[in-house]
Amino acid sequence: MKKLTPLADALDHILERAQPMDVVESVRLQEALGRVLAAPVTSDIAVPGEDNSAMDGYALRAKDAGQALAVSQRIAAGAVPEPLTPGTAARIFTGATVPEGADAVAMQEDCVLNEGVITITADVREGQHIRRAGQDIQAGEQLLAPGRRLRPQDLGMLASVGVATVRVYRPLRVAILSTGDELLEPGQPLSPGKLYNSNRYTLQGLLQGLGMEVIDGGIVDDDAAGTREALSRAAASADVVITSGGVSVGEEDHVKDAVRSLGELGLWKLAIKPGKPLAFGHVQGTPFIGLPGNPSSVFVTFCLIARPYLLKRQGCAEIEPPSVRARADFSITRVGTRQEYLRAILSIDGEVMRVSVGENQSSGVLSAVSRSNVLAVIPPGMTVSPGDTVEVFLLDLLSG
Ligand SMILES: Nc1nc2c(c(=O)[nH]1)N[C@H]1C(S)=C(S)[C@@H](COP(=O)(O)OP(=O)(O)OC[C@H]3O[C@@H](n4cnc5c(N)ncnc54)[C@H](O)[C@@H]3O)O[C@H]1N2
Ligand code: MOO
Repeated sequence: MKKLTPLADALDHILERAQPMDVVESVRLQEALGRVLAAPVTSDIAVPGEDNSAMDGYALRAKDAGQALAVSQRIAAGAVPEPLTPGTAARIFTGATVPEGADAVAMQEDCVLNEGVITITADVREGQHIRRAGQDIQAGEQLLAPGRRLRPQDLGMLASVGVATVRVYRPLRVAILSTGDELLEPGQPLSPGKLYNSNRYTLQGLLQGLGMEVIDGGIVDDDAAGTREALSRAAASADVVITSGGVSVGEEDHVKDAVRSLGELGLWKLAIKPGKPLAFGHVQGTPFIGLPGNPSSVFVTFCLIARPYLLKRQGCAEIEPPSVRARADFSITRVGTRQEYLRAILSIDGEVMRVSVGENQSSGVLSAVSRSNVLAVIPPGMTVSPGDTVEVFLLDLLSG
């Protein structure tokens, strides 16, 4: 038997060929969620712009706190205060600018107001309850680097410094094709020997979760000319073509021949389970990834191989799947020769992260993928006993 290729070797080969995208556009913050920054963002301003109050209360000089203080002005958020008259306090609200001359804020629960004069019932420290100018962001500070996939909290931060548009890469266009004569679309009546096309929906969701544009080529006709035509059409409109099915050793499929005739095809047998067969090449110059047909294999090979490749093409700085270590609630006694990616469930038990696995880990069992929230990584040659620590890839982070 031909030696299996370690995942890392295949990934090196594929990632070396992943040229980051160079088409950049400006979008408004409202449309920027999930997009990848193409240029650094630097703040022109400090946030907060001025010292402001963290509490509703009274602004004063801390050393005056022991005496009765007349309330000399009222400062609401958004107002520009007068300098504090020495020996007085200013009524102030959360977020309002601290007047010049004040160096502390006493919260109103610690103050007694009587006919326009306050007495303070608690100790007052210099600087207390004041949010300093620039404590969040300094003027001139670089906030985000290129390659950052923008999250909701990033958008909020950019808005806080007054940025209205950002330079981002155009979303990668990824064509997906499902191969197999046995496939029907949901909504069609089922007939003997047929099954519903699930890979199309898994792949579409994974790609949309990465903020990429999906060009859905549907089910490919199972004949040589139809397959060539579908691949050629997909390659003309997309940055990457991904197929599912037809990369194993059977003759019933036309994808491999069609890719060979239109471009170049490399085939691997990877030392991973599921997801042993994998194809990578190009169709008329457009990169091509052929994932195996089994639904769990599609999911796993997308997360492990297609995802980092696509993220690199998209210009992302972080392409590795996020992982943590957790305590196994299962055992593996049979030593495998391929690195296994078990569809598993991570839970938190007090301070311990535990990972359990469903019994049926067959690569055709998609319900186990749906139930899972992590992939537990079991290296070749490893046995696992309950209580052992294993690495898990966090799926919900992977696909979002
Ligand atoms: N003699 C050998 N046979 C197989 C080997 C091998 O090394 N030698 N490898 C096995 C492994 S591992 C895998 S994985 C599969 C991969 O096969 P293909 O990529 O050629 O995929 P298909 O044969 O087209 O389909 C496999 C399986 O998946 C179902 N399928 C395909 N597409 C879809 C879809 N869009 N939605 C739902 N299900 C789909 C298909 O009906 C098959 O059951 O090969 C093994 N065989
Ligand atoms: O690689 Mo296959 O995906 O083990 O079933």
